[in-house]
Parts: sequence; structure tokens; C-alpha cells
Amino acid sequence: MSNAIGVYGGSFDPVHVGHLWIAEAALEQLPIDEVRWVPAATSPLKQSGPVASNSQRLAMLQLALSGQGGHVIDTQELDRDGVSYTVMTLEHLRELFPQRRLFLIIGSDSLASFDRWKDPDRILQLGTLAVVARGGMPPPDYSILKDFASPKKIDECVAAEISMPQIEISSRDLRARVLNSRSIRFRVPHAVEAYIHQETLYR
Ligand SMILES: Nc1ncnc2c1ncn2[C@@H]1O[C@H](COP(=O)(O)OP(=O)(O)OP(=O)(O)O)[C@@H](O)[C@H]1O
Ligand SMILES: O=C(O)c1ccc[n+]([C@@H]2O[C@H](COP(=O)([O-])O)[C@@H](O)[C@H]2O)c1
Repeated sequence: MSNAIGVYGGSFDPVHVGHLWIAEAALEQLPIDEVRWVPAATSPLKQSGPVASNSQRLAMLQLALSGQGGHVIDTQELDRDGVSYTVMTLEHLRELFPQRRLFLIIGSDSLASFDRWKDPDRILQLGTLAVVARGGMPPPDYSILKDFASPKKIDECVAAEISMPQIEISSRDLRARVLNSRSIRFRVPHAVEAYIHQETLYR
């Protein structure tokens, strides 16, 4: 069995069924035996920061993933706090797991901003991007990688693309729904929906 790792970072504010489908499709389609969910403290390109606290976003991930084999939560970015740079996370995982190949799972909207990430060339040395097409967005455009990686490495990323039905759902839309007293049922796991209401989050 392969022991590569799928690294899935995000704000998860809140985690939704789009995220869950992506992670499960990654587990099915990539040669990995775990998806490591890495909630960001503050995502570098979302400097206003998340709405829910670190501990609330972690609690929602735990509710969504508890007991689900192959899905592991890694709190290293929350523990470091501050701005979460993916390159630091991958360096840390490389140190912890020197023998394991790393796949970085991202949406196509994240690929489109990849040239603004910190140390994109180092990220591509440490791991392979596995891009998911995102509903309502153009298909993934890998030409953005040509300044940071060899054609061979880019081909490796293209081969790792994750295919699944496009799901037009975002955390932003869910937060707006809660604010406007609209239903989020079936868009997040039931336990996450109950937690959002119990904590009066996003009101
Ligand atoms: N519906 C979706 N389809 C494909 N990729 C997605 C989808 N939702 C999120 N992603 C990807 O998952 C990763 C983590 O997403 P994030 O936690 O920022 O959620 P989000 O729904 O994009 O949040 P927000 O609406 O607050 O920007 C990102 O790489 C993002 O591109
Ligand atoms: O390292 C960077 O420069 C960087 C820039 C933008 C996004 N990221 C990471 O990409 C993941 C998704 O980010 P976001 O903004 O869609 O929540 C999350 O793990 C971020 O830390 C990382």
C-alpha cells in the first residue's frame, strides 16, 4: 500500500459538504492512504481572518470527521497561530515524514492565485498539487505554474487532478445563509449545523 499523504488546508469556516466530497474523492483517486486536514489560523490571502474562532472551526471539523477512517486533523497551523503559510506546513510534514510523498489538495480558485503564495517553487519541490475543479469557475489553468516548476513536475500535477461533480457551495455562502436565517441543512453535516446554531455562529 502507498503511504503518501493528501494535505488539505483551508479556513473551514465552516466545513461543508463540498470539502468533504473533495477529501473523499482525493482518498479514492490519489495514491494516498490519508487525507490530513489542516485548518489555517489566518489564510495569507484572507488577511481579515476567519469569522469563527480557531477552536470553533476545529470543533466543527472534529464533528464532521470523527470516526471517519482515512481522515486525520492536523492542528499545526492553529498551534502556530498567526498567518498560515503552506510552505511552512509542508516543510514540517517533510521533517515528520521524510519518506512519504505529499499531495497538496486545492480548489481551482486556489490554483488561480498560486503565483501570490509564499515560495511557490519550494511548495512544488515539497509536494504535488492535486487540483479540484470548482463549480462556477473556469477549468484549472496550470500555465500559472510554469514559472515555478519544470514541465515534468507540471505534468505530475495535471495527472493528480481530482475529478468529481462540481459543487457550487462555499463557506461564504453558508455564512450569508445563516445571517439571513436561511437553511444550511444538508449543506453541512447535521452535527455541524447543530453546533453553528448552538454557538450562534455567523449571526
Ligand atoms: N465547492 C468547492 N469546490 C471545489 N473546491 C472547493 C470548494 N469549496 C472549497 N474548495 C477548496 O477547498 C479549499 C479550502 O476552502 P475554504 O476553507 O477556503 O472554503 P471556501 O468555501 O472556499 O471558503 P470561503 O467561501 O470562505 O472563501 C480551497 O482550496 C478551496 O479552493
Ligand atoms: O502559503 C500561502 O502563501 C497561501 C496563500 C493562499 C492560500 N494558502 C492556503 O490555501 C488553503 C486555502 O486557502 P483559502 O484562502 O481558500 O482558505 C489554506 O490552507 C491556506 O493557508 C496558502
